[in-house]
Amino acid sequence: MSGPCAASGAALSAQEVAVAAGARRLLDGVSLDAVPGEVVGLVGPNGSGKSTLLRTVYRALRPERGRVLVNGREVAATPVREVARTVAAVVQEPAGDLELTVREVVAMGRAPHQRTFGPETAHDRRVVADALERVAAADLAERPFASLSGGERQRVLIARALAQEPALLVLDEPGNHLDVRHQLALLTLLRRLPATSLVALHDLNLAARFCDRLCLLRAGKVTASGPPRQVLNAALLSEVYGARAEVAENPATGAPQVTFHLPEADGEHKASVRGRP
Ligand SMILES: Nc1ncnc2c1ncn2[C@@H]1O[C@H](COP(=O)(O)OP(=O)(O)OP(=O)(O)O)[C@@H](O)[C@H]1O
Repeated sequence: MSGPCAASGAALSAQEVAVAAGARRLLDGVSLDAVPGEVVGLVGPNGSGKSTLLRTVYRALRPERGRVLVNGREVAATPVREVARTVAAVVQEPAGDLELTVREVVAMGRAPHQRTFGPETAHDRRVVADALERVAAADLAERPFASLSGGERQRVLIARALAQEPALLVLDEPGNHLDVRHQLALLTLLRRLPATSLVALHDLNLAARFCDRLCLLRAGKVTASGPPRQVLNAALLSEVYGARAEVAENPATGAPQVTFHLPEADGEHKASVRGRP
């Protein structure tokens, strides 16, 4: 295998997943499928359950009911190390001030494939170098991770996930801290990788442009799923987000383009809230 990511993507199937915290239901009967190589966007308002669902997929959380299958195997019943050979996650939890160089942080992504305390192979080194190249961070390789800016750190954490050579990439708001060019480069990269991607995104216009399908969550339930054109329905979005939505076609990309307006600010042009380009 050359370069990051397994040669083919994984099939993902979340079936009737339920998660609760005390008396509170965080996820309630959530089902979602991705075929190998697809980029599936998870969208929905704050607190709708996106991160919670992602956590069940990368095995940080065991569903109380239902199950998550990756290539037909139940994630919760698979040893962590085996899951890590197939699923890589880029999440919101702070990476901490690791006293490592960027290269060392990315090399941590190789761990699931290595024997404990086994030496780094030429293949490991190639994969790490390639992962850094793919996120335009090769020039940062020898820098202390702790000295990086927010966006540089985020790119390095994405490189660490790529170095895992995953068949399924799970990303929670990966565009956080990234400037426009790096956001576009990342989503373009996800589309080109053979890996399947499940990505939580707040920016509906980026989701519309780069995802094959979207799953819209609301209060822990799937409200709509399907191609972006189908899910990004003005009446539905207005109801789910509590802001008046207009959906048009982006003349440059042909993708649906959503513009939101706060009801209380209607008529005040300056206060209209535009979806980012
Ligand atoms: N351990 C917990 N105990 C209680 N409530 C929790 C716990 N973990 C998450 N929640 C709640 O579950 C809900 C869903 O959280 P989650 O982080 O999955 O939402 P999200 O859609 O990713 O939100 P955001 O867009 O704000 O990142 C939130 O209301 C959150 O406060």
